[in-house]
Amino acid sequence: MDRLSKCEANYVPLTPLSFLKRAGSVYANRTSIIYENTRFTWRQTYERCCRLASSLRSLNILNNHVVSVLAPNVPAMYEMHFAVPMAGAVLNTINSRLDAKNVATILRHSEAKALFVDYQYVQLASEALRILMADSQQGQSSMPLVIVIDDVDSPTGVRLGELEYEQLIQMGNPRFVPIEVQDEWDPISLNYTSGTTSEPKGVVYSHRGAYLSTLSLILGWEMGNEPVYLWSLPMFHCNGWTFTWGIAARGGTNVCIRNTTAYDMYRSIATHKVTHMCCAPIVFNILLEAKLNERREISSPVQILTGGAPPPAPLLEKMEHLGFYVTHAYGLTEATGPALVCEWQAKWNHLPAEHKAKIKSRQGISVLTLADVDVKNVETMESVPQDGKTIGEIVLRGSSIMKGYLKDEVATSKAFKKGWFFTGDVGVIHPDGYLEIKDRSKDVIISGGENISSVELESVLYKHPRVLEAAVVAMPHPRWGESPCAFISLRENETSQKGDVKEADIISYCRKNLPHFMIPKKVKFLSQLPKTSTGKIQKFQLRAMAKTFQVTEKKSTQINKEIPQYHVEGHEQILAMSRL
Ligand SMILES: Nc1ncnc2c1ncn2[C@@H]1O[C@H](COP(=O)(O)OP(=O)(O)OP(=O)(O)O)[C@@H](O)[C@H]1O
Repeated sequence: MDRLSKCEANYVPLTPLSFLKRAGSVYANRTSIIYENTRFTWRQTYERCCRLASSLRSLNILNNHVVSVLAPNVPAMYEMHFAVPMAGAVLNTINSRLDAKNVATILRHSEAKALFVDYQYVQLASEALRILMADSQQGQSSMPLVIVIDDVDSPTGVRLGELEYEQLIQMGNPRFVPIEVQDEWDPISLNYTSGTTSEPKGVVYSHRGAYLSTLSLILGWEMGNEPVYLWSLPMFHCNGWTFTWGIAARGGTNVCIRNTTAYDMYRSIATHKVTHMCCAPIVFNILLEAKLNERREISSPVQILTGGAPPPAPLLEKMEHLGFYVTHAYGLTEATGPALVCEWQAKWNHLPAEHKAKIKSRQGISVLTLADVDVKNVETMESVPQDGKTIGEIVLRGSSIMKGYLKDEVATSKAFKKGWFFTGDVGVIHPDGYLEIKDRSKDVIISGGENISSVELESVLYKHPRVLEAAVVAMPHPRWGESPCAFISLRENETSQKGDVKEADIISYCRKNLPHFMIPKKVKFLSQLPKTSTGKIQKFQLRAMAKTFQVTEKKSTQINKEIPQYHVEGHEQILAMSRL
């Protein structure tokens, strides 16, 4: 048997580019993309990608060059997921909610050779390019070639330089033969992390990792043939959790929308009979809080895959009442999107809705591409017992894990240790083998030697009918070292009045629903909580604010002499949060 060798017939490098080639032929006349009044078929999408790839080559974009793009979920953004690697280059989708300084940092760090800019972001890109230009004059970086993406459905004429996307498509060769992937370990894309805990890091994916992750997510989510997929998750987030490539694999239809407003999402769902969509839990609030004139009836259940932040069980329950069927996944940029899926079991179907939502809010079991997932004591590297209580760090290994961080050997070797990828998240394993995340290791609150999971506490706060958003962080405490401090934004309703929910109301609600040591010592109301560009709550900002709250210990003479009472004075440093 060992004389049987690999040959071109039996060993082909794995790459998601093969999904598009196949779709262009086997699903040739099916609709690939719908965007406003524009529609393409899979044959057209394949041809357009060939054309763009050939134009990129003629613009001297070569193997392993980075091509960046700053665009919302429009057809060009989708096409670039194939066309850029078909030209042998590496796609870098930039988060369009970043500011010019951060965009410039990414362009500099990635040494992008070309930058595609949607017409909406021309101003942002111009500012970023100005910053880069100042650097390049000092010899620190070179300038990328700039190509504007005008609206394909209603062209605006906005330009930034000479080149425009549709021109490159027109000029390109529809019969271009894509640059062959020599080694499946070659890079396909570069995605920067959200920067929730530290500076964003450039995560590099291989063709192999992207291919396998795509397949395992299709299977993990049980996505059948011909899905109608609504782009409510930004494609810039881990390449849309691989569904950019996945929809081609399933011969589905991509419904592209520029903005994730309630109106646009409900309108698309109703008009195009959307079957699937992905989103961070923050989008649940947009759908749930939609005004009556923005809503449309959900006539058949829409599958939603959610992740990126812990979805509070009460929100899961409300979404299911609206007609969405939610699957919960956990992942990281470094794991090519979802690494765990809370795979549903039929035996849970008969449980009461609240119980089902609680089960579903656990992060679940590994996707197929992972060789192993564990929760370990990082000192001893022993696995924690499957008791749902013992906390350890979540570690992963397998083919969907990134190649590493671009130009950052220190961070790469810190993340890969002892044969595992360390996620920086802490969690438990339940007796049924399902994992539950308790916190990011940096967010755990250690109060008098007890570990308090901010996620658990937030989940209780979200059950309060007036709580719209909640985040709990550590606040310095003279006796306990740290104690929980809750930041809340309130939901308004017809009868609500300014200031009608008070700190004491929330604390007494927590007293009824939480053990004593978990009760927040301070509750601060904000009009909105600060978020990262991917919609995650920026706890480091809240922690900085909580540090300024002074807790003083006062012995009570009236209530109970043994129990010290605490008095918290908040420094009103809300100005530091001017982004709110
Ligand atoms: N289902 C989930 N439940 C709870 N937390 C989640 C879930 N999915 C993802 N997360 C959190 O999001 C993190 C991954 O986010 P992402 O890769 O976007 O960058 P980031 O970690 O937020 O940014 P940075 O690494 O730059 O600080 C995970 O490590 C985890 O903390």
